[in-house]
Amino acid sequence: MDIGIKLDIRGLSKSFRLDKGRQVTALQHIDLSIADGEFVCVIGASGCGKTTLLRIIGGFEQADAGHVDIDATGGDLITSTVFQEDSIFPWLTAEENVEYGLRIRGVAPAERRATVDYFIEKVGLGAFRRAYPTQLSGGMRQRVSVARAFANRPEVLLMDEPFGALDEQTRLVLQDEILRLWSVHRRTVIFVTHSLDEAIALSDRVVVLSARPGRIREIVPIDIPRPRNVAQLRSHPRYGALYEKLWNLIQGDVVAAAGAAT
Ligand SMILES: Nc1ncnc2c1ncn2[C@@H]1O[C@H](COP(=O)(O)OP(=O)(O)OP(=O)(O)O)[C@@H](O)[C@H]1O
Repeated sequence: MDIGIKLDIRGLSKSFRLDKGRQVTALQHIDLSIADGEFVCVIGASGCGKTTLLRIIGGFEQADAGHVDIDATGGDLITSTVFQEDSIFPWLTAEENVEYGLRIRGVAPAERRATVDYFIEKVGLGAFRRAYPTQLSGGMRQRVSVARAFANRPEVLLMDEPFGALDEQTRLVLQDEILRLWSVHRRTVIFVTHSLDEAIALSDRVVVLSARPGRIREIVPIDIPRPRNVAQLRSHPRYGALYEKLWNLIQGDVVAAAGAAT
């Protein structure tokens, strides 16, 4: 793997067998290199293979062909994943959820405590640290997930529409929070989203997948300087052109996917 590359995907393909001998090709020949500390969003029409790509990188699913190499030199875990909804344990408090991965890896109690305290505060949950997930709002639960993922210090942080189920205001706040956390605790992030706004706000580059079979249609660099303020981003002179470019790349597929679903 080249120096500075954290994740290298070569020739990745994946099909799923359906009933009656039919099969669906979810991903076809994906080549993608992601730099250490880079923030990459993946967009594409519904069903184009975004989640499948993340699941293969995370080791939840096996590819039919190709390989994923992760340069495992800087983190404590290979990958850590934040899902769209409720991936935290309901029987553990907010702080116990954040602590869980550290405990499993045998991190010493004092270091564990310091790390949990730090990340719980960073996501604004100091007053709710002993609350159970049912006592937290959806936004708070996702904050716990995000804190847990960063506390695990993964080589690659995988996020599958982590804010997709939240209202727009909460989403804006969490986008700002994740940018702040990432600027201090630089991890390599792959973030799946349906929101073009979100992709532009967060990414260094946006990977645009085509509809089934999912292939890389284009990789669009987001040339808006950091630090970024999510709420002010829409008035940036580059914003309109980037939004239009991304929309033009997926529009046909989105319309077709919506038609197929009705
Ligand atoms: N376990 C499975 N068995 C059969 N087919 C599957 C399975 N997982 C995914 N697929 C199919 O693979 C294709 C890609 O699915 P995937 O969930 O990766 O898409 P996606 O881009 O994440 O979709 P969405 O944006 O709607 O979440 C779809 O056609 C889906 O039906």
